[in-house]
Amino acid sequence: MNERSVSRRRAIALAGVGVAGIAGAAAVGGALARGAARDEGGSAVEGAIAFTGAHQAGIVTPAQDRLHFVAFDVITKDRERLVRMLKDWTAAAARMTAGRDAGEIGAVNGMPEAPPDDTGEALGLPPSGLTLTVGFGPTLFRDAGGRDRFGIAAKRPAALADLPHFPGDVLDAALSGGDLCVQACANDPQVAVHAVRNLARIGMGVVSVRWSQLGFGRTSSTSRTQATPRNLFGFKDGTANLKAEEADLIEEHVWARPGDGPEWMTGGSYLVTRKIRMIIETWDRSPLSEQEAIVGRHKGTGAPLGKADEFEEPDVPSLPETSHVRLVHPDSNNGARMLRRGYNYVDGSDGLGRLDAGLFFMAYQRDPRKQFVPVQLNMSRRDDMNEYLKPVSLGLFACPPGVSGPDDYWGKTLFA
Ligand SMILES: C=CC1=C(C)c2cc3[nH]c(cc4nc(cc5[nH]c(cc1n2)c(C)c5CCC(=O)O)C(CCC(=O)O)=C4C)c(C)c3C=C
Ligand SMILES: [Fe+2]
Repeated sequence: MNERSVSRRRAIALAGVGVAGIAGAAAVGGALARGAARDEGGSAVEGAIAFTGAHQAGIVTPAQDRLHFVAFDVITKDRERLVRMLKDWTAAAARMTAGRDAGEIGAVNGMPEAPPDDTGEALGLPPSGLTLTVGFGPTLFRDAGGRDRFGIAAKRPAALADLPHFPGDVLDAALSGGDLCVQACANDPQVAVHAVRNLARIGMGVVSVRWSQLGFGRTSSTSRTQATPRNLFGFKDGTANLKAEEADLIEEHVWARPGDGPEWMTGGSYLVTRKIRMIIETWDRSPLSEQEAIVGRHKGTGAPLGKADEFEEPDVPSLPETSHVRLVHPDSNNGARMLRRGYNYVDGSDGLGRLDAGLFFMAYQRDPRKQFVPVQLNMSRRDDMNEYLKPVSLGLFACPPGVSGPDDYWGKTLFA
């Protein structure tokens, strides 16, 4: 394939010597292996994560520092337009994750009379580890009236069943659900925002933004190479998470397998999103010993209560009965595990002088009915942490397998 990728930095340099249009490189990085996006000469693009692979990037990829998550409603009734947009999104995503402009011409190389096919705010910025991960919500398959919107209702996975009501939830419907989602993660927030903005621009007339969320300071490590970050309660978060290096556990708990459901989801994963406001000011007035009893771990080291090392196994029966770690631990949930990939968020203050802040929880799994749902029910019913939490949004998306090469596109296994 013609892989004439030109980085945003190099595109500017080339434009300066009159090579306009060379950024119109091939769309998708062909036979590239995950972790090696390549430029026109075949060299790895520094800071780029390969877009193609058996699974989508942005799931077991070591969690980047920043998030821009967006959920869309599909506003067209025309299946062909939707598929065309998914193809255009795929090409743009392949380019942007390699550090190129969203469109073939670019932000500054086109005709002055025409709107550019890239918005320009990432010009000069490196790829910054950008990953773009797409997912399909239950309402893409059937609308609220039960209508098969795009001829795919029969392909809806049983695992994409509507989530039950969780005790204590007072969700904002306008901030929940969605027909499609895109998770943009990068180590530079401008790169993540640029990617989402350009996908929304490309989708104009086909999709409209339903809700979106910015996040910072990942709240989970997804690789042993990463230090465990802290959430806004000040605790290490992600210690016992599934890690990319645990290949057998990832296979068992994250990727949909043949026979799990419809064939188009094999190699994909189900994403649950949950925006949880944290009542920071009340938490900050509670004693350290109480905070540690609520979490079930020591605040300084992150070690389970009664242990010294962060990565020691907790003695689950000895933890307080209503502590978070005891209730969400696999031993209390029939072995259920998931890959957590959440982010802290601060949406300013709430007009009453309190921080509007919390955790944008995201978890990837093979089947939410056996993983997220029982764990969340256990947490909702009994967890002492709930006193300091207010869940405001919930989403469920089927994230298809990865894009294999230039003839493939996001959702081809579903729509072809
Ligand atoms: C339904 C799933 C979960 C939600 C929602 C959730 C919210 C949530 N969690 C914290 C803080 C911590 N969680 C920790 C561990 C942990 N949490 C979940 C699940 C949910 N958390 C699991 C499965 C685990 C791992 C349990 C284990 O195997 O030991 C920890 C401890 C450190 C760690 O292992 O990550 C903290 C701290 C907050 C603040 C929160 C909502 C805002
Ligand atoms: Fe947790």
